[in-house]
Amino acid sequence: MPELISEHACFGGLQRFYRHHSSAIGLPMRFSVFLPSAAAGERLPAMFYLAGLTCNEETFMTKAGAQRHAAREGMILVAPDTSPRDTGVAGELDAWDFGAGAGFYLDATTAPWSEHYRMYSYLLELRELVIATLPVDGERTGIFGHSMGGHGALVLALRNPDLFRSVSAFAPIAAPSLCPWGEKAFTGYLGADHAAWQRYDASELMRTMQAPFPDGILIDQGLADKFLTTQLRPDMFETACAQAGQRLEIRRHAGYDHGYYFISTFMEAHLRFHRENLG
Ligand SMILES: N[C@@H](CCC(=O)N[C@@H](CS)C(=O)NCC(=O)O)C(=O)O
Repeated sequence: MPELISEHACFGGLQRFYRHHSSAIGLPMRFSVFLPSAAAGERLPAMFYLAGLTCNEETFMTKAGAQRHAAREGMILVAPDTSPRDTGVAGELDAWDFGAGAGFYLDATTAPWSEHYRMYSYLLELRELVIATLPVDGERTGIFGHSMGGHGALVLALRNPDLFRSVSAFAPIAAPSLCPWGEKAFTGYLGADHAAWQRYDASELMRTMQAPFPDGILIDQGLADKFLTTQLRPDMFETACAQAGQRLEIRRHAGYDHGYYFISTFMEAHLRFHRENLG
């Protein structure tokens, strides 16, 4: 059972923070959950939200303004940390875009990162954990995220469309093999073999698939986002979706930057999209 660290009344429901031992990571991990009041009587759809570089399990719950909408839609929200913490790996805290706070939602294969940096497997473990211990309907789980977390959400969903049945992203790193953040992370965690990178690249994955999400995929992107052309490249994912026959809606918004003022503006639309898809 996860250990409840704190609980707060929020929009008629409960905002909780948990700690548990993860077998995938081999260390304690923290995650947050919003339970709407409707969770008192029935199993509800749940959305996993993956945050971006430098964030933790608290960022989404304090900055995205999602609880008000999740309370109305009757949806549970779950947000993990963005990496293992205090692993003892030398250099873990040296960079903001690699190591702690930058787990990239993959299973590292190169030493010394491979022992604990296993966020891909961790997400599958966390999904099982919340279905077993909270009123989550395991048939109705989806995933979304921002930037590095948008990359994670797209990859987790594309590789597990039977588990994550609805997917969206805010300003995702959409072609990580081809951008500086992704190249640094993939080289460090996966080594130089680009074949291993493809399994964690949403644009590469999509090219090999046949429209795994019939309800479509939703992406919101700010046009004043300073990372758009250097790091994010939603156009690459757009091309891959067109090749795969995958319906994709990218909404491009003039004036919006990369931060949580942008995310909170479009949060309601994403939760409505997922509620419709998950039923
Ligand atoms: N530290 C970086 C920016 C890192 C960044 O923008 N992180 C995004 C995710 S990729 C974020 O959500 N930061 C936390 C926040 O905005 O509250 C910089 O100086 O350019």
